[in-house]
Amino acid sequence: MLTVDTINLHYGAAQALRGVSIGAPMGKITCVLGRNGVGKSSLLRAITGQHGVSAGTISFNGEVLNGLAPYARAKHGIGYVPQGREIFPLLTVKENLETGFAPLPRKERFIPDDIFALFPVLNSMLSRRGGDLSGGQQQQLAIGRAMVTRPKILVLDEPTEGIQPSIIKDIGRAIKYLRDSTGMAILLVEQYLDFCRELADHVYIMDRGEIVHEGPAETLDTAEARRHLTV
Ligand SMILES: Nc1ncnc2c1ncn2[C@@H]1O[C@H](COP(=O)(O)OP(=O)(O)OP(=O)(O)O)[C@@H](O)[C@H]1O
Repeated sequence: MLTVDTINLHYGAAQALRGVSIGAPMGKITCVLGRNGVGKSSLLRAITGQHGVSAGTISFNGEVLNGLAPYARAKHGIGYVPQGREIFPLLTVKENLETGFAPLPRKERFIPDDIFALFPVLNSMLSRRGGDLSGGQQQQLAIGRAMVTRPKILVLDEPTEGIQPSIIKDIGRAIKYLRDSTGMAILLVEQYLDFCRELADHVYIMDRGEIVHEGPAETLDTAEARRHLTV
């Protein structure tokens, strides 16, 4: 289980996270909902080690991650699908997937078949350049690249952003398959309420750098969630 305990995060003098605590258990999908600019990406940057925290603790299966570099966290099993996908545009689809080999021992440096079972389009485009793919295909590639690292937790930053509805459905199915088949923990941050409600086991709502509400997805107060999601 990933445990984030009372973290603060600053950009210079500006405080982006205030006493944020969340848990993301193995075998469950945990969603943090919030509108633009409330600190969702900052929370994921803190978890993946891209930005340090000024207070609080982040631990995974009992091991404290604070102070570890992003590559060390990848070795601990944290897989990251960043906002905007961050595909290498001039590398092919295959080469993009192979960048996920970095934290793996030599004998595990292959692309697992279930990536292509989940996203057949990647298999048919292996020699295409990443930059030539559509937004939805790039999102699938970013999830595939994270899966290559054999994560124990997959952390996704707004996987539905700018993606057409049919591919959003495919991505939702893939996320559920990963939870059910591998028992990994999945943490996603989103603004898209319906996607989150359909997918998540547990939901947190974030507003202005703080967690303002949490509960099981089936008891999520939709009106309350919408109030925090509208500007
Ligand atoms: N590198 C940075 N330097 C200074 N301020 C930043 C930086 N990155 C984010 N912020 C500020 O921190 C706050 C939280 O931003 P963050 O990107 O975490 O929000 P978000 O909920 O992910 O929003 P979005 O969906 O727009 O990415 C915002 O006020 C933002 O302007």
